[in-house]
Parts: sequence; structure tokens; C-alpha cells
Amino acid sequence: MWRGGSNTRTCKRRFFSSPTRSRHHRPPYMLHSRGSQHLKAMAEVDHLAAERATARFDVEEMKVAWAGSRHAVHVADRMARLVASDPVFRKDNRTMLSRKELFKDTLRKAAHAWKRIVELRLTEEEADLLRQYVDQPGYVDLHWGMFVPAIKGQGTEEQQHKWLPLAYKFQIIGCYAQTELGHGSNVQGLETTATFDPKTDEFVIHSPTLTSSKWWPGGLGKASTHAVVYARLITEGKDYGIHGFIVQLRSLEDHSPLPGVTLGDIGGKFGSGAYNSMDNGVLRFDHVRIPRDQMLMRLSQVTREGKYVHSNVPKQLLYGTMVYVRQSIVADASKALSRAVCIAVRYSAVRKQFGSQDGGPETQVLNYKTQQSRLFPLLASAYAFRFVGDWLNWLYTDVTQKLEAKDFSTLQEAHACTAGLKAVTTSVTADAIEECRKLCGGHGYLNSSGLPELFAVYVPACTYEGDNVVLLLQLASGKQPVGTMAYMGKVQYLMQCKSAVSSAEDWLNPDAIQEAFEARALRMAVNCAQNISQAASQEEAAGFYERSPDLLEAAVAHIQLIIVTKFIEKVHQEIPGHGVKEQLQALCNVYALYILHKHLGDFLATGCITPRQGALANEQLGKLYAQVRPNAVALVDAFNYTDHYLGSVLGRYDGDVYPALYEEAWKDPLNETVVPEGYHEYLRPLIKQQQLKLSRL
Ligand SMILES: CCCCCCCC/C=C\CCCCCC(=O)SCCNC(=O)CCNC(=O)[C@H](O)C(C)(C)COP(=O)(O)OP(=O)(O)OC[C@H]1O[C@@H](n2cnc3c(N)ncnc32)[C@H](O)[C@@H]1OP(=O)(O)O
Ligand SMILES: Cc1cc2nc3c(=O)[nH]c(=O)nc-3n(C[C@H](O)[C@H](O)[C@H](O)COP(=O)(O)OP(=O)(O)OC[C@H]3O[C@@H](n4cnc5c(N)ncnc54)[C@H](O)[C@@H]3O)c2cc1C
Repeated sequence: MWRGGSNTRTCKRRFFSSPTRSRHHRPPYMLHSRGSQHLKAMAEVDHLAAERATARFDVEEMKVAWAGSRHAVHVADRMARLVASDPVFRKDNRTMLSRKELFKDTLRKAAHAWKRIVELRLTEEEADLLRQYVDQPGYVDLHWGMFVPAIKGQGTEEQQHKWLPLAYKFQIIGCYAQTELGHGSNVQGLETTATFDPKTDEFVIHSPTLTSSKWWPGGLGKASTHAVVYARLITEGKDYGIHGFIVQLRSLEDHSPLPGVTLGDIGGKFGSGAYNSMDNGVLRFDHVRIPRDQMLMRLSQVTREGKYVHSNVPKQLLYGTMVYVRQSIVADASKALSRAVCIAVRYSAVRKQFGSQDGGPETQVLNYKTQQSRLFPLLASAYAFRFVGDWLNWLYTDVTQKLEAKDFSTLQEAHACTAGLKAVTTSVTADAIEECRKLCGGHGYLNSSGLPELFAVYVPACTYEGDNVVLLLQLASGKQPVGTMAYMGKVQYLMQCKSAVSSAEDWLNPDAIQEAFEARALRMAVNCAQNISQAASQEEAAGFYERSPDLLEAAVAHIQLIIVTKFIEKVHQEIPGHGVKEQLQALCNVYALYILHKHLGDFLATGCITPRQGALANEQLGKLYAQVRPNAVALVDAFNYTDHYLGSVLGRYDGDVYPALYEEAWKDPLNETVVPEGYHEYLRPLIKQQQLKLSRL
């Protein structure tokens, strides 16, 4: 796997073997080291025990609040341990693998995961969790996450009967081929064609231009045998727009591309390891024929004669798979954010800098108010996203049930909420992972901290499944005030209400928070509407275009209101366990007041609060941070992540960071040899040349 030099000596994780350094030059730590045995003995110490002892709540019960139920804690725990104890699922070396090695490793893990799922007869819930803890993006994510849901959502019952059992048993592997080289956001602009040929009862799938090449679909590059392909349906000479088709791409015998199909991987992506385990692909069709019944026909059909028939359902149901994936991306945001925060909180409790008096211990960096004011809002956001994710999942389930009964009244609300929450939670999480890296100082930049890889894997979430800006603009289409828009019905009150807050403690009142957030969101929306009509007296679209940056901010304000509202509702519920409700209350207040502080300009500009009230909110925020401080480590323990899943020497449960960092360094392929490859070609001649020059002087 790792390359060793031909003319270099091999060093098996030896501590100080450089022939150029004498023992006396070794750092003090090494002089006392007794090698890895010593490291292991040290690892048994819980460096965070004192932190855990200061928690003022029942951590086991907080795990239940985080996971959603006792059953969820139990299943997640079992699956996480199953993965962590299996050597095939090891991931500590993956940033050092070449792209080919990484891809093969992903295939191996996916196959092994499937073997374990079958052997242990895991339920769907258990299997999903097992895959999550394997923690390596791969074709299976798209197979289960988009291919299967697309067939379920857009296929007729007959089509589902035919295709789903094959997919469930992995007799076929599928991906979701929508985006093209020329168009991603603008789905209506896709160019691939599916032209019906009544003579043969087939569709002819074709890529007429370079820009019509499918580009990006995950799992397409190397693994998939089939795809749901989105193409313009043409029949009887008329273009009926974008529809989904099941197309076989590769032979089920030898995996070679079928005639007329050209496909491959689109190339390396951002970061080492990270999303490079995924084979995002390119695909072109040269008049590929598929039977008519491979058009997904639940929403519209083409008859044997070639007549186009549209069922009496909204055409946007074609976008249903995207709504499904967007809601799951919100749940994923809380997972990624909580991982980063868990690493940063634990490490901040271990790391000490400055403040030593009379030779005593230095200050834990977690005690610095600046560290707290950067870190605790992220901790609170992780909890906030978790709860809004649960609510969104409920909303999605509710809409799906209504759709089954041909009730389409909540479709628009589901689209707006999934699009907006996907945009806000992924943007915040991507920024937060980078902030956690900085919160961990220099060591946060090491791959072994887990943060660079987490960041690189996570950032495309701001783009895939809808670019975040494009999605936020979807919220601004001015619909009837229903569901989460209901507060807009209180327009007269909210346009002129004045906050009654007169002390810092008043900001602990959820009604005060709710009113300020509702007034801000509503006033921003109303301002936008007024500005749009002023900007364009003739055309609303022109005003919309002109004012789109303001619309974005109004959309964010609306989504932040939803997140705050759902957190407040959560805290109002009965929550068992000593001190659990109180901690969640504090985190809810941290989240809300932090957003208020960060967007103070909006609150002031719209006149929702006064500058004095803004200052009081900030004062209260400082008090809340002090309240969170003794509970911080226990609050991240409640995420219940194994060291394997965290994949971070800085975030280790036992806090024994330094020996782990030290040992990790020696695993780097560069340290396989004492004298580096290239020494004889490049370093030695250089040094010798300089020595020669000096000797001539
Ligand atoms: C550490 C390891 C962890 C492992 C993690 C692995 C995780 C892997 C997870 C995921 C892998 C990545 C998956 C990514 C897959 C993809 O990216 S698939 C491609 C996704 N593509 C997009 O999202 C494209 C974005 N564009 C759109 O959604 C639409 O084109 C648009 C909504 C922007 C515009 O739609 P369009 O039809 O062109 O025009 P409009 O006029 O704006 O809309 C017409 C009306 O339809 C309503 N509408 C739009 N979308 C929906 C919808 N989804 N549902 C319901 N309704 C919708 C819209 O509001 C308009 O309504 P009105 O006419 O009433 O105003
Ligand atoms: C890792 C990854 C995995 C993916 N997996 C898949 C997959 O499995 N299947 C699949 O089909 N696709 C997949 N995609 C493609 C993805 O869905 C698209 O890249 C995404 O929808 C964004 O579209 P785009 O690339 O066309 O961006 P563009 O629309 O070209 O965006 C470029 C810029 O233009 C701005 N912009 C665009 N339109 C507007 C507008 N109307 N108003 C204002 N600003 C605008 C955007 O904000 C952005 O800043 C994946 C992408 C990535 C990165």
C-alpha cells in the first residue's frame, strides 16, 4: 500500500531513528518514553473525568433526548460498536491511500457491510445505521438514498414490483443521473432526450451535445449497473419536458458498458480521502434503446400508440426524490456538526495555554470566554438542527401520507421547508467544521484530527441536492401563509409590535424570543415585497431579480425562525432525566440569542428591538455560556459517538491526546524510511555542492 524506497532503510514505527540526531537532542518526552506499552498504559487514564464530574444532568437521559428514544440509543450503540470492532471497517489510514486504493477499499467495505447485514439479518433501521457508521461515501449511498426512492416515488406499482426486489438484493446497482455538464440547478434546461419510437415500442435515449453529458451522479463512474436517467420526453414530435427513465448501463455479466453507452469517473475532488471514495461519473448515450415500460410512469404515461397522458397530479411530484433527500440532508447536518463540535469541545478541555501561576497548571483553553463564545453556539446549533431535523422528518412523512390520499395542499410547504432548511443547516455546518478546526489550533490542521476530512466530505452538501442560494430563492415565491408561514397572518401586530424586554433575564422568556424572531422575519419579507414592487413597476420578475440578495436574507430569517420555534417547542415537551430539560433550555436560549446577536443589524434595522435590548441579549448570552461551561463535555458525550466514528485523535473519549498524536505521526508513509526517497537524487548533491563551494572559499 505504502511505497518504500529501494535504497532507503525501513523503519517500523520506530520513535527516534534518525541517524543524524543524537539521543541528547531528543525532546524530554521521548527520553522518558517506554514506547507503545507506555502509550497504552497512559491511554487507560480518563483525562476528561474531572470535566464529566461537573455535569449537572443525567448524560444517559440526554442520550435519549438526542437520539429520540431509548430504543434509538440502544440500536445506534449496537451498530456503532459492531462497526468499530470490525477490522475491515478501519479507516485511520484512508487519507494516505491513492484514489484507486481508496475506491477499492470503499467497494470492499460496502461488500463486507452487505455481508454482515445479511448474516446478522439486520432490520432496515439497523442496516442504515451500520452504513452510517462505516462512514465512507460510496455508491451504496446513492443506490439506497436516491435510486430506490426514485423508483418508489415515481414508478407504478408494476414497475416497483419488477425493479425494487432486484435493487433490494443488489442484483442491480443504481444511481440518480439528473445533472448534466451544462445544467444542474436548472432542471428544466436538461438536454438529454428520450424519443418514443412507436414502431418498436421503445424510447431512444440520446445525448445530443457535449453539455448534455450526465455529469456528477454518484456511483455512476464505476459501480452502477443501472440509472434513473432524467431526460426530455419527446413523442409525436412534441417535447413534454423532463421525465425519469430506468436505463441499464453496464452488463450484468462482466460490467462492461452496453452498446451506445460511454461512461467513466469525472476525476479527483477536493481534499485527501474524503469524497474521493465516491465514483461521481460522466455518461453519454448514443441512441440507446429501452423498452417503453422503463419510463417511470406513476405521474404521466406514454401509451403504446405514443400518446402522452398526464395524471391529475402536480408535475412537481417529479422532484419528490429531491425533497426526500433534502430532508435527510438536514438530519445529516446535525450529525456532521455534532462530530466537529465533539472533537473541539473535548480537545479544548484537554488543551492548556497560558495562565500558569507559581508553576501551577496552565488554563484549559475551554475556559477562555472567546473560545466559549465561538464554540458554544455551535454546540447549541448541533442540538437545534437535530430537533428541527426530527420535525422535518415528521413533516415529510405527513406530506407523503397526504399525497397517497391525493391531498396536495402541503406539498409547497414541504418543498419550501426542505429547501430552506437544507440550505441553512448545510451552510452553517460547513462553516462550523472549519471554525472547529481553528478552535483546535495547529493540531486541528492535521489529518489525524479528523477535521480536514470531515470538512472536505461535508462542504459539497452546500451544492449537491440543490445549490443553497438557488434553494433559498425558492422560498421567496410569496405563498399563502400556512404551516410555518402562519405567523404572516399576524401581519398587523408583528409590523408594529415593540419588544417588552427590559433586563437580560427577560430574554430567557421564550415568548420574547419568538416575538422578536417573528417580527424580524415578517418585516424583512414585507420590506422585500415593497422594494420589489418599487423596483419594477411593470414586471414583478424584474423586481425579484433586482432584489434577490435581500430576498436571500429574508429567506434565512424565516428559516432561523423555524429552527428557533421547533427548539422552543421541543423544550416545552415533557423531557425525562435529571437536569436534561434545563440543559436543553439553556442551549435553546444560546442558539436564539446567538442568532439575534449575529444578525443584530436585521433586528435593529427592522425596529423589532432597540440597541439597548440588543445589548441585554448579548449580556444574557455571556451568562448562558457560563452555565454551559461545566456541562460542555457531558453535552458532547450525549452524542454517544465511538472513537472509531469520530476518527479524531483530538476528540478521543479519554482525552489522552498527546501520546495519540505522537504515535499517529509515525504512521505516515514518509516515516516508513529514515532517509527519505529522493535524498540521493536531490538532497545529497545539493548539500555536497554547497560543501564543495564552502571548501573552496
Ligand atoms: C463522512 C461520510 C458521510 C457519508 C455521507 C454521504 C452522504 C451522501 C449523501 C448524498 C449524496 C449526494 C446526493 C446528491 C444528489 C444530487 O445532487 S441529485 C441532483 C439534485 N439537483 C437539484 O437539486 C437541482 C436543483 N434545482 C431544482 O430543484 C429545481 O430546478 C428548482 C426548484 C430550482 C427550479 O424548478 P423549476 O421547475 O425549474 O422552476 P420553478 O418555476 O422555480 O418551479 C415551479 C414550481 O414548482 C415548485 N417546486 C419546485 N421544486 C419543487 C419540489 N421539489 N417540490 C414541490 N414543488 C416544487 C416551485 O415552488 C414552483 O411552484 P409555483 O409554480 O407554485 O410557484
Ligand atoms: C459531490 C457532489 C455529488 C453530486 N451527486 C449528484 C448525483 O448523484 N446526481 C445528480 O444528478 N447530480 C449530482 N450532483 C450535482 C448537483 O446536484 C449540482 O451540482 C447542484 O444541483 C448545483 O447545480 P450546478 O452545478 O448546475 O450549479 P450552478 O447552478 O451552475 O451554480 C453556479 C453558481 O450560480 C449560482 N446560481 C445558479 N442559478 C442561480 C439563480 N437562478 N439565481 C442566483 N444564483 C444562481 C449558484 O448560486 C452558484 O453560485 C452532485 C454534485 C456534487 C458536488
